[in-house]
Amino acid sequence: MPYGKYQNLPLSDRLMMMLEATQAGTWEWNVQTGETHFNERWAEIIGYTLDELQPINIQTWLKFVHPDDGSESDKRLTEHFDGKRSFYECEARMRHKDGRWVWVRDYGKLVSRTAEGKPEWVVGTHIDISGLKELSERFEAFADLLPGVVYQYQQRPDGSSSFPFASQGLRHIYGVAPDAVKEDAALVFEAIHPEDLPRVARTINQSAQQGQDWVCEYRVIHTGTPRWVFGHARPQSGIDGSVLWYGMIIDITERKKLELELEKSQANLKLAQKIARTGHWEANLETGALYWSDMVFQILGFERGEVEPSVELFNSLVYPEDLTAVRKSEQEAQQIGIHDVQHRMFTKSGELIWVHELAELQADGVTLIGTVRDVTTQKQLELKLQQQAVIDPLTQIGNRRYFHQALQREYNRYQRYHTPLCLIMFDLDHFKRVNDTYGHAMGDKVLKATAEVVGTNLRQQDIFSRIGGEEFAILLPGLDVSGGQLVAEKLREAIATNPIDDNGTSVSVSATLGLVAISEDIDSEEQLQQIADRALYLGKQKGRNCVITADKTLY
Ligand SMILES: Nc1nc2c(ncn2[C@@H]2O[C@H](COP(=O)(O)OP(=O)(O)OP(=O)(O)O)[C@@H](O)[C@H]2O)c(=O)[nH]1
Repeated sequence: MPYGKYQNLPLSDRLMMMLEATQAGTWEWNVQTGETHFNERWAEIIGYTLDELQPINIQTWLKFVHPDDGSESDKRLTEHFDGKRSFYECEARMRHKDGRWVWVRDYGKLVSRTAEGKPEWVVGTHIDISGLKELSERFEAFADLLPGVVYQYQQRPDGSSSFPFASQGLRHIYGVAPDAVKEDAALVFEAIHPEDLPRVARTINQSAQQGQDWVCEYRVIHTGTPRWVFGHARPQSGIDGSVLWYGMIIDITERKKLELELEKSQANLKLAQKIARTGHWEANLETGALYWSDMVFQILGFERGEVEPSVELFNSLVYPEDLTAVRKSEQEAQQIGIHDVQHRMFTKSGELIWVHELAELQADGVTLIGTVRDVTTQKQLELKLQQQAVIDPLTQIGNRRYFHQALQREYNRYQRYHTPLCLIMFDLDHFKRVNDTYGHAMGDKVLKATAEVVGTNLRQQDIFSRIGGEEFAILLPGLDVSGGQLVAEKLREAIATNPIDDNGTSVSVSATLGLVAISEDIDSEEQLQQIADRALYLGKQKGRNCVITADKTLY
């Protein structure tokens, strides 16, 4: 039809054409008389011609509509007649000629009333929405299979909100039926953990204001035990000021549990490291790059950021005497894969601490990854125990073990460098008598006093030990026989001329000393000690309180 001709048609014809174009069925109904008119399309939607449906009256509609939808339609019409709705709207199933149900969207409006004000003519349209319905049913079926809920959430300008659509998963997530929140979302918000509710509300508002996705993790409590859920929704602003989100919520309780467990074990690990004062570090032996964990900084007394970890910084903090041991361990690591060394380090404040480094060489052959532990307390204890193991508790000088270690060391030194060395063995004379006469306690005091007197007469490098009851040994490094004799005589005299006073009792003691100077004729440290012992024995035989210098007859 030429455009010009259409334009000349009367409006009623043009409206009819438009209606036809919308594929809408039309209906007109006189509520009072029951008189009803349908157009051809109305009949066609359910597979008939108008002729086939004759005689047409309101019963024709009631015959084809699904009983459930018929009563809903009645209800809505009445609400419209009562002025509660500005127009009538309903979705209804109608029985098709071939037996299936066809969905129609039914719109209508009251257009006249009787003189008494009763509803008279109502007119409206039917639109076939079976295709749409099928699509949305299919979507809902899929949505119900999803492990969570997919939904539309709407916030209206007056602050009220609802879930126009929610899949069946809503029951699982919130314990709420989708229909129960179609008009009012309250039940969903009541199921959210009270501690998390303010955060959920805040993030929803932010999403609405900024137009950005809402992403939130929170707890839901409808099952008694809280469950963690993750929500993600995209907002769309409506022209009326409302916001509509399309989103989904899934249950993440299991993942959250694992996350919390991981967090807890990481915190425990940190705590354990803190208690054990164990830091973690990584070093690249090739580039010198170094990483320190917070605890390493803490052990060394620095704040993170105060210094930049580097091999140079590390070297400057290692106690100089221990640098060789550290280097050696690093070299060993490159051969055997393990770096294991205990050494001293200076802290920021200059305090000297002991650390234990333990690390493993990585497959690249240059990266060491390991731990460093502050072992100062253990080390101090260890040193104390070691000291206790070589110190005589009564006199606080070295014991027999200490003497033997020193003897071996000094003998080795002589062998290497031929430095002079003298050994004095001495024994208090008639000490049994002191015990017998004044008691064992007094005997102890005499032993202590003797050690003191001798100690004050020795040089710093001399090594003095108590090797038996009242038997002592002195190593005199650097002294030849004449030097040794001078010391021995001085000691003999000091002991003999220093009586021990105790509560008015004065006890005089003397000692017999055997002296030997090392020479090439002596083959071992044991032999050196034997010769000194023999000289001492000889002194005892000769009447005590004397110094005997061993000659070759005693070798
Ligand atoms: N008070 C005390 N006495 C000790 C200690 N160790 C050993 N004695 C005593 O030292 C005495 C050593 O006696 P003897 O080996 O007979 O020698 P002595 O009496 O010193 O005689 P000579 O060595 O021959 O001059 C014994 O009475 C031991 O009980 C000790 O730690 N304290």
